[in-house]
Amino acid sequence: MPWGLCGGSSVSWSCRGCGGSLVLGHALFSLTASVTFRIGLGRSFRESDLDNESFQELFHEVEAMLGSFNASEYFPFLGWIVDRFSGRFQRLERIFHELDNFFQHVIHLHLNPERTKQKHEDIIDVLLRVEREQSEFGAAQFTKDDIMAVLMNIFLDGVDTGAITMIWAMAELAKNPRLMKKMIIKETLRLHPLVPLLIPRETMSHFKINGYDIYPKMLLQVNAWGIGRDPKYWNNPEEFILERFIKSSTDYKGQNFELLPFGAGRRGCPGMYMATTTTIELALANLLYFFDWKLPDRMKEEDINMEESVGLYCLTTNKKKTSLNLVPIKVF
Ligand code: HEM
Repeated sequence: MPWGLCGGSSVSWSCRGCGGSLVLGHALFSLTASVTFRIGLGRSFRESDLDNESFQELFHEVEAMLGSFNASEYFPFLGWIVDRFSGRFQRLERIFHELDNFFQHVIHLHLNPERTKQKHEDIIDVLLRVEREQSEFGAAQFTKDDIMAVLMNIFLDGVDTGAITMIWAMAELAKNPRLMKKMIIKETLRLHPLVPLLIPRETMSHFKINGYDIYPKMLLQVNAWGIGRDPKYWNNPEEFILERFIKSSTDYKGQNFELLPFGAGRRGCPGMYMATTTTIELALANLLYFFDWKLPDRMKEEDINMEESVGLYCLTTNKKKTSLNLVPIKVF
């Protein structure tokens, strides 16, 4: 079985004509994993000789941990007691030990002298070269630990972000079939931002918002999900209306604060262009160009469950709670 998103996030589809069925969520996940591996490792996941099942399991465990309540972050003085007794610390240590092993293995593969004969460098080759050249000049500020941290970001953030957004886009399209031929990414990200609460920020100075005093060193969380549905900024905010963007310059690049699916500022998402151009646009364009998508017999548009499976904490990914069954009709 190929890659799978946990349970409900998948889109399953059965093919009219061939009679077989496939889980599209799995296929999309497999695609984004392969794009990320190709960018990171220079080859697709299947070619990477890594154990698919255990990587997938580890990946979802990390995701669940990042989305779960972290008492130390919210109650810095006493929270660690809760985290220690709940077993969170121990689980984190084990998971990050396994991740370290994984990244060390990947780096080890790149240190093979045979690789230097290859003309094409991938990201790890470049990072290793930066590390080597720094050492040669005696600066030695960039270490293998830094390389592992960069890889952690690429793999953890690069794999299922695109797949989840595509699943939401397909679900919205199945509900609004007249929109099948139009561009839908902005409106999908407005209604279903993957990270509903952005990365927490610490305030540097005192200021006031809506009559509230905000003091220095306070933890602030920006609710991108709430802003995207705020009737002060959006007409009929709960409705999927992609025409709202046709004559508007509003974009998701961090300049328009009413649309922040990728955050903004220094901590804004560095993977935004990779996600939108190399993954989501490419895959959605192919899915919509080669197939018309219909609902299975007897199912109506209003029967599609648009519930989100999301927690309250930052870094929780906003997945579709239940799977979506679609029937592709081949156009060509
Ligand atoms: C649809 C796809 C994606 C969405 C919606 C998304 C969204 C976000 C958001 C909202 C943040 C927090 C920004 C903030 O608080 O201002 C973030 C951070 C981040 N994203 Fe993405 N992301 C996506 C894909 C990716 C990809 C493909 C990568 C890398 C390959 C990536 C790497 C990161 C990293 C490393 C951070 C942390 C940045 C920091 O802490 O400074 N993301 N992303």
